[in-house]
Amino acid sequence: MKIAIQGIKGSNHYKALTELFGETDVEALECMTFQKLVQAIISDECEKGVMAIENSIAGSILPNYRLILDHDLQVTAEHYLNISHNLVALTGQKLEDLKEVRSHQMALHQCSHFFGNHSHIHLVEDVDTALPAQQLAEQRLFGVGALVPKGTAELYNLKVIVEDVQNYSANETRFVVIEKLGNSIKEVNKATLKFEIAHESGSLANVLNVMADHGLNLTKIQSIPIPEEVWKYAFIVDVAFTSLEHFQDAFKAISNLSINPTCVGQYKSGKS
Ligand SMILES: O=C(O)C(=O)C[C@]1(C(=O)O)C=C[C@@H](O)C=C1
Repeated sequence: MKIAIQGIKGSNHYKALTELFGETDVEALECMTFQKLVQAIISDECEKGVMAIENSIAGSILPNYRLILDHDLQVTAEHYLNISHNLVALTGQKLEDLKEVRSHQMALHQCSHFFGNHSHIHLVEDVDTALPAQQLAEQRLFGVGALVPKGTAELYNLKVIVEDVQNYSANETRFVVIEKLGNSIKEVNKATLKFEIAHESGSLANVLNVMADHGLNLTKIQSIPIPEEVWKYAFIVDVAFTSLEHFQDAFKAISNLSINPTCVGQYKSGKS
């Protein structure tokens, strides 16, 4: 089975893919942008894609929410991955030798404290964490570093200069599996909903009260601009539940209180 990811082998997306689906039965379709990842699903090149959606340090990747919503994709699974950013370079290079570090934008955000303390290093955004590592190894780029997950230094024959340079050692990224169709698994205990509400006092509180009344546990609420309507927002909520029936009843009740209610996916929680 071919599954679309953003980035190449050795990236965090690749790790998330193998933790979700194993290493033997799947082949990664390596996409250089999140748009291309989504396009691979839309065009049926792949049935599924694995996409980062939020990080515990850097927050939500709002453009990825936009891509999911704009293409009516469904979230069918989620996976939380421990993220460790390790500063690597060619063997023999020291921290003082580095003039530039190339990495994924989200990875650089997660290491802002370290680079704040080493401000002589010029930060350059790249496709993912692994591609710059591969390139600096192949092109023998002295003075250039990359931030890679554990194990990727060995893959590209690079040396780890500083381990775990993320702002907080506990660092997780939540990945979602996205597809055209929703899944039909029985172990559903979490869902992602999107809705809009009238610009009236209490309208969001009313929706949240319905969730509480039906025993849903709100694990995330995210507002996202409605691009066609200036300064209006849609809300995306993740809810965990123990009874699918309670969730379905709650969704009906929420639908009566909101505008354009959509279930973006029902899946099994990635947290046990
Ligand atoms: O560059 C990678 O390794 C990725 O998989 C991308 C990505 C992201 O999109 O957030 C994934 C996890 C980390 O949070 C940093 C970067």
